Amino acid sequence: MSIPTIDLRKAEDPFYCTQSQENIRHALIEVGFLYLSNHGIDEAVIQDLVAILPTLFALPDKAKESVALVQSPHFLGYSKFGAEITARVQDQREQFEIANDLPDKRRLDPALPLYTMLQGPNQWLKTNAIPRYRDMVESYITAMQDLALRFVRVVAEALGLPAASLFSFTGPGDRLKLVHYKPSPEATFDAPSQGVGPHKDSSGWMTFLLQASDPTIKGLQVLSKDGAWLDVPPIPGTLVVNMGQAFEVVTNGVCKATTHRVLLPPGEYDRYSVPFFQGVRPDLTKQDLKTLWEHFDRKRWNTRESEEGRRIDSPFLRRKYETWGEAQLRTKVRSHRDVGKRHYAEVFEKYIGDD
Ligand SMILES: O=C(O)CCC(=O)C(=O)O
Ligand SMILES: [Fe+2]
Repeated sequence: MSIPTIDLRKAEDPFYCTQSQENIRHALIEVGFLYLSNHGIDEAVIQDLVAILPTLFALPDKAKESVALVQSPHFLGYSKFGAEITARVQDQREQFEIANDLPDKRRLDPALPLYTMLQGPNQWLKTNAIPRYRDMVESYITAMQDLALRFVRVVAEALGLPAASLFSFTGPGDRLKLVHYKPSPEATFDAPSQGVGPHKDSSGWMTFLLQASDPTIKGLQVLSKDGAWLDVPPIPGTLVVNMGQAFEVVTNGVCKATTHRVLLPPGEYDRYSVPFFQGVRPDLTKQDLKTLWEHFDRKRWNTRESEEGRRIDSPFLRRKYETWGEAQLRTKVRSHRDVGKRHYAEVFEKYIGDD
């Protein structure tokens, strides 16, 4: 099976939309990943960001650590190489996590639910090494926000829903990551390094990923419905799109959240990527997320998932959390325990113990 390409301009054009809708449905239900071409993002906005990544990650550790993630109750900032563990193995990557700058509402009103604290301001690097760093990142986020809404509109139609029907699930907490991978010297072709282990995106509604290195640098893979890992090599001019866990819940499992990973074959190279995670409204309850279930049940689309994909943790579906925000907070605390310990002491033990 190959990864389909969806031409967004065509998908929005009534003349082509029937064929596009079929292709989108196939991509979402049968594959999990798609390439988005003709997305209309200003090439300069993308190229500006791509061009600064090597300089950004080459900054001295002290500069990067000045915006360390552990300082932020909003899980926004820098995580150093090897700080993350996915599927019990250390990931070979470092990253900056950035959001659309929002006020920290819970600081002003402690009666708000604890998960409200996931939102708040960014930590911005104070460096002259990259002039206009903040501007470039913010322009990219704005472009992605617009694109994500356009895409969700064509997705709704492809799934037989009114064009605006998926908007009510999207929320204020959009996030961007700037990621740098490097294989460990021990990597071999038989045992490549784990860039990031097998996972489903937990924070987003849809993820829009820019593979920001030379097209010869591969690594991204998707788990097929038959349980085989397929390469998703970079294709210049496209973004890769996949679905997050909330989307799987809303479609009652018709569109499974995409299981994916990054493997790093041996070599002297750097891989950069920029995923944008479209936010999900944190106050959504189980009831809210079930409002379209009847529609999806009626369609009787054939849906299946490999055994390995089914084993990926889906806390909202399988556990007792009442709101999306709380399930999200649990996931964040579990994957960044130092942040959890420092800023969420009151729930730390509860979330860590909840396997
Ligand atoms: O770097 C990539 O290509 C994928 C990154 C990813 O899956 C993630 O950070 O969630
Ligand atoms: Fe991911």
